[in-house]
Amino acid sequence: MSDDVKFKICGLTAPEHVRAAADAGAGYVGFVFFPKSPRNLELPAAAELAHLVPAGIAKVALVVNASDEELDRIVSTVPLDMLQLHGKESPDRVAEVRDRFGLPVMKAVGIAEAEDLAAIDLYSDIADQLLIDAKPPRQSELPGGNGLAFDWRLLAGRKYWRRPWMLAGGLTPENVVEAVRMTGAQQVDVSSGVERAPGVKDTSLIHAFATSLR
Ligand SMILES: O=C(O)c1ccccc1NCC(=O)[C@H](O)[C@H](O)COP(=O)(O)O
Repeated sequence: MSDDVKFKICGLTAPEHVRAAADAGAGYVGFVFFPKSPRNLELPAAAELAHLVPAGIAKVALVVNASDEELDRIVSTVPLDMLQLHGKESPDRVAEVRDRFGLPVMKAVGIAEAEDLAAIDLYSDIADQLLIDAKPPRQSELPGGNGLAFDWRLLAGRKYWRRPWMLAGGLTPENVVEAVRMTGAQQVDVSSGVERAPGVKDTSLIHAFATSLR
């Protein structure tokens, strides 16, 4: 496996797992601001975790259909490098957030079948990055972080979007190599696959994920 594949550990909630992500060579770490999530962080805890992240690793705040007021509170409290919009934000809203908050924006797009790929094009000239994730199951309260993969064959031969993109959804230390091989992803994102329980990361799984990518 090429050592060029960058990875993001999303949904960190504890200092030891922030350190583990950094030690393992993560290019990004993600903090979730979504009260229904088992990974949700209050602002003071998020700020403490963010201060532990070494320079050179991008700190990403994940939000879902957040208002300007919510975003104001987050960006004024937590040192950040990127916003991840993981809800139903329109292309216009993505552009607005990007302009207003002065941070690069990664827009998540959920994929279940071939026709969902068209949504990626809507954001390709607007978002700084794209996160291509599994579409959540209808009954899930979480728009992401469900530990479900989509059919990676849908991305075969389709890796030339105009923005850098990251593959997400149900990745694990066991399947990430195959996922990268099938999709050509140069960046991957994982949350559930490096947890021992919902919202509780596991240091050895974080290292195993990184080792698989080497
Ligand atoms: O993680 C959450 O709880 C969450 C809540 C609301 C929106 C998105 C959320 N997570 C997104 C991610 O962690 C990842 O970007 C991606 O969906 C992969 O998650 P997983 O399948 O668990 O690896």
